[in-house]
Parts: sequence; structure tokens; C-alpha cells
Amino acid sequence: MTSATHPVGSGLTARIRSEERDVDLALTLATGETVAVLGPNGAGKSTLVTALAGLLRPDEASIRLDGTVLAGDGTWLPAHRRGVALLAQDALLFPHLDARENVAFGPRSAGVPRRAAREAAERWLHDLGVADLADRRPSELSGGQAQRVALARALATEPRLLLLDEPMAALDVSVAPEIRRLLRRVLADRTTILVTHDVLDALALADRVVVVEDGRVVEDGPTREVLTRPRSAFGARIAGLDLIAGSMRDGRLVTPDGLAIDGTPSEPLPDGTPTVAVVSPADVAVHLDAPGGSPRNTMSATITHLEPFGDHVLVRTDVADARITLASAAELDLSPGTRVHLVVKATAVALHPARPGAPGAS
Ligand SMILES: Nc1ncnc2c1ncn2[C@@H]1O[C@H](COP(=O)(O)OP(=O)(O)OP(=O)(O)O)[C@@H](O)[C@H]1O
Repeated sequence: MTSATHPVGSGLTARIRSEERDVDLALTLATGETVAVLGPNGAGKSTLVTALAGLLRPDEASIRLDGTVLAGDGTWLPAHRRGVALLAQDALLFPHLDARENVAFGPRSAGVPRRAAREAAERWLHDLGVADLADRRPSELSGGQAQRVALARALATEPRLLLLDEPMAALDVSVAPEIRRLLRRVLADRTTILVTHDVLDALALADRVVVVEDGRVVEDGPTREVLTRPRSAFGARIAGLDLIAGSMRDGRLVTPDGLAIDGTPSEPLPDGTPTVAVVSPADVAVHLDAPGGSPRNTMSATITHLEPFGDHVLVRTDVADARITLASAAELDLSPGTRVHLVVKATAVALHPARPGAPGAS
């Protein structure tokens, strides 16, 4: 039900500048693209989304969405005329309306007759798996249920741009995977900006990652590239992870090169699911000879380079990176070109579904 309503156009071009907040951000999105915006507290992420939504008017804004000027050249379209929907951390449903009325509110405000708006609301509630909660008020919903209703309300307005500001942050950790899975389906062909602190959200949902620091964009690139080879301080703090892409076969991740990796799935991953193995380089050991006999993953690799990392060394290879002590690096006499075996316990490997079509995910 999403694709028929998704207009074809040129996507989003935006520049937002606020002197008071010391924010100057420029961003472009192709139609249908999902971009994750990551950054530390106070970086300017909320300023960006509230300005795009039309809720905050910065000193300067130039925003064009699918060929329509939302802001700039003397124009400042009010929030309800932008075709932009914002879903925040808290569902912010109207407490006196039931779920159906909450979802119907958007189409009603856009002039859709009462009955058609109700029908649209029921379709969306059904699509998001909460049709049976249509008569409940927000106080009778769990956090996850309320967030599904809030998402239905956002989508029922048929937005051309969807803004998600930490949509899973207020949810119980046990509910987050389910909502992430739902979002993966819903966002597949939608132009979306997802503000998140969570690397997994970026991996599972985003085509591209933009890192914002001190009110400026400091990184912008494909998700896996930014997360594995961060160039900014914040990028390095949240990422610097080993990400190995493949798809599931017989309960293991198998890479396009045929490497099979055991790990702990974050959710049920049926055969064929595009998957990314996430490993911290600190959990990867380096051996010159293949160790035998233990239930561990062993990967043959060639060292590409070695980087000092405090009292450790980051051993970069063509497969994954390992962080080992200076003493062991010296003992192993490692250098670029050395063939090694990387060893990691299955319990230290998290297997997460990847966005279909993500680079490297087969
Ligand atoms: N209402 C406000 N009035 C003035 N300055 C503000 C206001 N809200 C935020 N700021 C300032 O604007 C800058 C950007 O803040 P913003 O809230 O956009 O960051 P953020 O990346 O969303 O942070 P967080 O992750 O904590 O939500 C910060 O310097 C912040 O102190």
C-alpha cells in the first residue's frame, strides 16, 4: 500500500542555518532513500528535523522537496502544508481520541471526508499490525503499540518525507527489534530521515549515514563505509566495528566468498535473510596458525596495515579488524601482507538483518 502513494520526484535538498544554535547543515536525499543522522547530544539533529517539519523557523532555511519549495526565496510553508510527517521518541498521541481517530486525524485535517479518513485509518492500523487496538485510547496502549499507532498516523497523511526522531529510544529493549523490523518494511521505498544513536538502526534501515557534530555535517556516506571506516571523532566512538555482510544459510551467515560465520541472531533470521555480522575488533584474536577444536569462528585473512591505538594495535585485514596488545603484535611479528587467522567466539558475533540491497549484503 506504500508504493502506489509514493510520488516520483527529485527528493530533498535542504540547508538550515541558525546563528543562535550555531547550526549550519546541508543535506540532500534522493527520492525513496533512507538516511540515518547520527551525532552527539546538542549536535543539531533536532534542529534539523524540526526545521524540516516546519515547527522551528531558523534564521535561514532553503528546503526543496520533490520540486516544491518548502522554505526559501521568501517562502515558509506551515507544517501542515509540507507533506512532511514527524514521528518523535514519544508517540504523542491525542489522549482523548482512540487509536482510529488518532490515525484519521491527519487525513481529516487534509480535508478527507470523515468516512474515507476512518477507512484509511483502519487500513493503516491493519498494515502496522494493530487493527485490534482501533478502539483503545493511548492510555490503554503499551509503548510499542502506541508507537505503531503513531507511525500509522504519520503514514496516513501520505507524507513525501518521513522524519523519525529516535523512534525506538523510549521503547523497552524487548520491543525495539519488532519495531525496527516493521520500520524496515515501511521505509523500504520512502524518503526518510532517521535520527538515531543506535548503530543497529542505521545498519538495518539506512542507505546512507550522515554524522553531525557541532552543528555541521562531518561525514556523509554509505552506511557500512561510515561505520567501518569512520573519519570523524563521533563516528569513531560509535563505530569502528567489524561489519561482515552476507546472507543466512542453515543458521549461519555466509559471505559472498563462502565464509561461514556463527553468531547470536538479534531476531529470527530465516535462510536467505540479508545479514550483517557485527563484531568489536577487541573481541578478535590474531593467530599465525589456525587453532583447532574449539567452537569459534576462524577466518583466514591478509593484513593490510597496522595502526597504533593507545597501548594496542589495530590490525586491519581484508576481512575484519582486530585490536590486540602491542606485546602480542610484537610477538607475532605482524606486518602488512602477513597471512593470519582471525578468531572470534560465536557469542561475540551479533547477527543483524541488513537492509535489503545494502552494499555487500547479498
Ligand atoms: N530551544 C532552544 N533554544 C536555543 N538553543 C537551543 C534550543 N534547543 C537546542 N538548542 C541548541 O542548539 C544546538 C543544537 O541542539 P539540538 O537539540 O538540535 O541537538 P541534537 O543533536 O538534537 O541533540 P540531542 O541528541 O541531545 O537531542 C545546541 O547547541 C543546543 O544547545
